Amino acid sequence: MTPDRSVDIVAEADTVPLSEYERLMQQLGLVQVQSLDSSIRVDLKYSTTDNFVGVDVYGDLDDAYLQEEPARRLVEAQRLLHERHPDYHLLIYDAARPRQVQWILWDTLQKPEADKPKYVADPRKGSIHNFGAAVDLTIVGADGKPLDMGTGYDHFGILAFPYHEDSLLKSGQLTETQIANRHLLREVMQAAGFSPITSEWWHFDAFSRAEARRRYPIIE
Ligand SMILES: C[C@@H](N)C(=O)N[C@H](C)C(=O)O
Ligand SMILES: [Zn+2]
Repeated sequence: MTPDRSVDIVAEADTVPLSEYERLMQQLGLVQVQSLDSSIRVDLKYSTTDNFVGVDVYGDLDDAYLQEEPARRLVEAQRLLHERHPDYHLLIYDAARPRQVQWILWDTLQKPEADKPKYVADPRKGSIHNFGAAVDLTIVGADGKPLDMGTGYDHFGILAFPYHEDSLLKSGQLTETQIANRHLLREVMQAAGFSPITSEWWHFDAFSRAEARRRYPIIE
């Protein structure tokens, strides 16, 4: 009798161990975003060495987790994006983030102490990422590449500030296309219930920090 290989494949898939962070997130009730919408792409930059720390700080965590309400809002943002551009996809760079990773980001960031919270939330207060209610993301176009947003992810400087886009356009430091791409991202995210921040084009909050803390446990 020919052995049924599909049974082996299922058994192997079932035995892939969850990472410690993943187990923690599932215990706290967070959901894997791609289980709600597999058209949303994920490339967790902190699970690679291609990040400002230069180290993979997530280990085996490769999936994006969020609390359920923020995850559902993200699915809505992807739906709105798809309505306007059927070939475009949201691409998540980071989602729920344990506070111990927040400390690594905070300690690595080379900025004066007073400026640090513009770029990395103070781990003593907790980032909204630490409650599973913030997401860092961009858009990939029909060619499968991220749209040009004028800077890369975690560019910690004025060029990444949504707040300064008008003057950056006037001075020629950002192009009309780059601004239009950022507007598209903000429009679909805001229409789905997220709020942008003034210093990072890629970061969006589903709730204020106070509301996130009221609703959810911090992921240590
Ligand atoms: C570090 C960066 N990707 C980010 O998410 N910054 C915000 C402000 C945060 O840490 O909450
Ligand atoms: Zn962020």
